Amino acid sequence: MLTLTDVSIRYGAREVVHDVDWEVGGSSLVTALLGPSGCGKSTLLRAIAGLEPVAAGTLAYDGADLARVPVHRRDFGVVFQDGQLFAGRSVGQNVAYGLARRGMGRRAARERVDELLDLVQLPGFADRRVGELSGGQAQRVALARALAPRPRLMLLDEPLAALDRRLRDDLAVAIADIVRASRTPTVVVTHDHGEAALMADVVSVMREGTIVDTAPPQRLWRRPADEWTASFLGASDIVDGEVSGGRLTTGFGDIAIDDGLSDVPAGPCRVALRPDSLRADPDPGSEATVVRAAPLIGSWRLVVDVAGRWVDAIADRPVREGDRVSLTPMPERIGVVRA
Ligand SMILES: Nc1ncnc2c1ncn2[C@@H]1O[C@H](COP(=O)(O)OP(=O)(O)OP(=O)(O)O)[C@@H](O)[C@H]1O
Repeated sequence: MLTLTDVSIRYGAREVVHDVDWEVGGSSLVTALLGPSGCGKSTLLRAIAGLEPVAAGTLAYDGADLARVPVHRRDFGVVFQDGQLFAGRSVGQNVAYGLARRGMGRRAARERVDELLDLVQLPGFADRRVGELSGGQAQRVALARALAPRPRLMLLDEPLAALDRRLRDDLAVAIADIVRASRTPTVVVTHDHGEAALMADVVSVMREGTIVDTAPPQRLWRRPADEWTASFLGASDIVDGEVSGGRLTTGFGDIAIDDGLSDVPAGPCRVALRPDSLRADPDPGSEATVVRAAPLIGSWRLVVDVAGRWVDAIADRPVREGDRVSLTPMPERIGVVRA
């Protein structure tokens, strides 16, 4: 397990990571480090890899201090955004790179390369040139290269950022499956909350150089640490609510307090709504009026005027602007801010 204690990192006089306490690789295998651009995620990952010095605090793996352990002796696999494959070498030579350095014989290395190419679903690619690969294939090769020497920890820095949207979602799931299959604890840096939820068992949210919350994705959404975190995780609206007698009441309907909200105390609270938290159904008797309606695939994304307040909602039947609708909150898509 990787343990960070009071870690601060500086560029010159400017501190960009402040007093971070963090544990990775305990009971959860894939941890996402999620935060907006410039908050210090890559800096922290680079420090863990040994590529950036820490100004204060300690980094330890299984209790052993890493301060004097150079990059190549940390036994961590690293994959960056653009893979950084060796362009002049074949796929097989790339994957074998760390094996020869560890003194593995040719035959054993060849077997390990084939095993890894199978794992990343590129069987038979060993003799291909790196330049012939698509972006997604190149990232799989980079992953195979990092995994080949059986690192004790994988560090992935925005491994999907250079790829197009559809490929990103597919590869996010594939990468998480691959590192889980190899049983390698993994940290994946991302600024995309959807990607974090797709890949990780546990998500740590970083803001301005500090980690503000760590929880499984669903828990993170249901009980965000604060309003900033709720918005960053995709809340489109944060409204007043009231908890009483096992129910949460909002201006848009009420829900029973379920397991995900069981720790919400009675009294006033702030409720985080996503664009799909409220379901709209045609209801001519309702006061709520559709202001905007945009078709999605199989559903309609709406803006609804409820007594002068506009909220997002989702409809699974065709709805037009001007229609009257009633709104129903979807319990598992409602969050309550912790502070
Ligand atoms: N080599 C460097 N020298 C000086 N400042 C740097 C250096 N690298 C990063 N920074 C600054 O440190 C802060 C954190 O940068 P970092 O790249 O760690 O953020 P990030 O959360 O990974 O952002 P992104 O998602 O955009 O990569 C930023 O303000 C950045 O400008």
